[in-house]
Amino acid sequence: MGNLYQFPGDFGKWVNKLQETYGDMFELYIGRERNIWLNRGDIVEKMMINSPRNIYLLRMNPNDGLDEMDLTTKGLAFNRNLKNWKLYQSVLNKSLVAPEFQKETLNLLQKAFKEMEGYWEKLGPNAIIDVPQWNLNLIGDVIIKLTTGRSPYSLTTYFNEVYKGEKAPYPKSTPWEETAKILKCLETYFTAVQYFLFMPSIFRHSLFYPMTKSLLKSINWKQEKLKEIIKDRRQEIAITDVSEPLRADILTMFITANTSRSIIGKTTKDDEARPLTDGEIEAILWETIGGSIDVTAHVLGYIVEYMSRHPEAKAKMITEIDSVFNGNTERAITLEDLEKLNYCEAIINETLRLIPTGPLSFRINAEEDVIGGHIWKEGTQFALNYHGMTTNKSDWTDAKKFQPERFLSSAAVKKIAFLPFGAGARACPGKKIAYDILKTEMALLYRKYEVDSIDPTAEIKYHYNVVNACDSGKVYVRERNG
Ligand code: HEM
Repeated sequence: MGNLYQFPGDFGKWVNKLQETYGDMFELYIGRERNIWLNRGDIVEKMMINSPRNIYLLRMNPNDGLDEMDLTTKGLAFNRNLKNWKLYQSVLNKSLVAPEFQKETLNLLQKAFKEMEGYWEKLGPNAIIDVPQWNLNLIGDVIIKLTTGRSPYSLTTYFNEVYKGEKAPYPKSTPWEETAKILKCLETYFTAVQYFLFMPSIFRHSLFYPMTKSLLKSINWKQEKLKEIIKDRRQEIAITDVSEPLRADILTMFITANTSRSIIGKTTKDDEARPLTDGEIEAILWETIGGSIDVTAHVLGYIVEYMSRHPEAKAKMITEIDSVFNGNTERAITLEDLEKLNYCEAIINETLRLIPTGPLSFRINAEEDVIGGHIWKEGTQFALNYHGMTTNKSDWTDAKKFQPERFLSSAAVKKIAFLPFGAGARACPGKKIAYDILKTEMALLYRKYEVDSIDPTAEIKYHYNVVNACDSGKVYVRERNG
């Protein structure tokens, strides 16, 4: 078990405390694994290049727990087969930046937001709206629809949980319970990744065997369900006439990638571009689901809190939004509108700087190398504390203060010190779509509503659970002209 028993509750906050004591580079054992923690941007610069010369493409050393979860030969995050990883990464990257996909995302997002507004209306103007929880369900609905073509009706379920009056109906003709269960597997999956990564095999197969068995059961169930969905969609595509355009969702793009029906063209050089098998699609589909929902949804919780604490920034944001929509609170938001929301983007950046929702990542070196002035042998495990970097006093003036203006001048931001999405070869493929989602949500919310924190003087609370999850974000939402 190594030193696992010594860990205090919140891993993210703990490493930030260690940074205050031990500086920008320190050594820490996690279980039996030695990790070199890096907490300043310039130290990690050579890991962030987008080049075949990058010797830091892998995140982890061989790990029997990840093998047991079947993650080291599949998907993106922990795959050790770099040739396959490159193919999957190119399919995902191309899918997420396809204009058809971005439009489809905006369309689904706005539909889901409308549904949520209907529920808020029923709750009434004095209801406390828990923004992170509503947004987890909203983005959950959108991402699951984009990745499976089905809806888990999470917003409906959440409304029915919080509303004491007449319950909202579910569609009779569409089975949704299994889709909802797939989304629920995400929580178990996050627990499973940490458990299998750090818990030694001997304990996983003795003392904790019931837990091991139950986690694997949930993972296997969701794998089989996703494979059924992929198979069904393959059949639908096969019987759709070639002259008919296909739905631009992630599932369809993955299935048709590198085939004659591809929506995204060839993803890599001819000899490497090949269609993906159902098993391969299942793995990257699941990572797209797991990598997108929580990390994006919680950001809005922080934004509503920061806006309630910084009236000047809030006024500037509303002026910008009003200048784009001219008081029209209903018209559809387009990708062109989003390009005009520069101050909103600065707010998102400053929020992600102060509380990055993806605060940590890992890398190993494929050969001996020098990092932070020390020589490290091949296979050294490095832990990247992005949160430590985005708040490091040596790179940020008034590092703890909320000042979106710093992002309006490129001179005020040292690029390598701002890595909430990582950078280079292993950067987050969802960065563009994450900004699109968040800007759209800010516009939908603030062009129509007055949004006020229930306690704008309290400390903004969060806890680490792979993402920095927002425990604040409870607000009153009232129509601006109401
Ligand atoms: C505000 C929202 C988001 C934040 C802060 C964020 C942050 C991150 C970070 C820090 C990483 C690890 C980078 C590294 O190791 O250096 C990552 C990886 C990843 N992200 Fe995001 N992300 C966000 C949204 C999304 C979205 C919307 C998607 C998909 C639609 C997505 C999909 C992924 C995937 C698949 C990976 C793994 C890539 C790989 O292993 O090569 N993320 N993200």
